[in-house]
Amino acid sequence: MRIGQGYDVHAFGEGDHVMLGGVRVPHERGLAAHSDGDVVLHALCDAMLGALALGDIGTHFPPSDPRWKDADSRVFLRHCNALLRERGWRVGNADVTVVCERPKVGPHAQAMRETIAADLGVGLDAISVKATTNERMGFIGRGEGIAALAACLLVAA
Ligand SMILES: Nc1ccn([C@@H]2O[C@H](COP(=O)(O)O)[C@@H](O)[C@H]2O)c(=O)n1
Ligand SMILES: C[C@@]1(CO)OP(=O)(O)OP(=O)(O)OC[C@H]1O
Repeated sequence: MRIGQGYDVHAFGEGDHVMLGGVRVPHERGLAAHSDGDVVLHALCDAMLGALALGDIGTHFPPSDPRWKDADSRVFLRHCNALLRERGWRVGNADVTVVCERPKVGPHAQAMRETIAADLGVGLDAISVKATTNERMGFIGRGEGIAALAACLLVAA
C-alpha cells in the first residue's frame, strides 16, 4: 500500500459558479486559476501523485502551458489515475475535506463522489467528500477563497 496527501487553495474571482469535484456549483463568485480552479480535484491529484512520489500537479500540468488554460480538471484526475494504474496501483480510498464559508458543499457532495468514483473506476464507497467552514477565521473565514485537503490510499491493482 501507498499513502499520499494533497492540499490546494484558490481565491475567489469573477464568475457565477465554482467547479468542485468535477461538479458545477452555482455561486456569486468564480475561482481565479489557470485551469477551472477545481481545488477538490487538484488536492486529490496531488495526493495520488504524492503516494507514488511522482511530483505534483504543476509538474505534470505546468501553469505556464497554455494547453491547461481553463482546462477541465477531470482531465488531470484521469491522467493521474492512468499514471498509477500503469504502475500497478489503484485508488483504495480517498477522503477530501473542502474548507469554505460558502457555498454550501453538502448538497453537492454526493454528485462529487459519483463523478470522482467514475473517473477513477472505483466504487462509490471508496470516495469521501466532506466540508467544513473555517469558523470565519483567516482568509477562508473572510470568504476570500476555497481550500481542499485530500488523503489517498493506493492498493495493488
Ligand atoms: N462550505 C460548507 C461548510 C460546511 N458544510 C457543512 O456544515 C457542517 C458544519 O460546518 P462547521 O464548519 O460549522 O463545522 C459541516 O459538517 C458540513 O456538513 C457544508 O456543507 N459546506
Ligand atoms: C492546475 C494548474 C494547471 O496549469 O493550474 P491552476 O488551475 O492555477 O491550479 P493550481 O492548483 O495552482 O495547480 C497548478 C497547475 O498544475
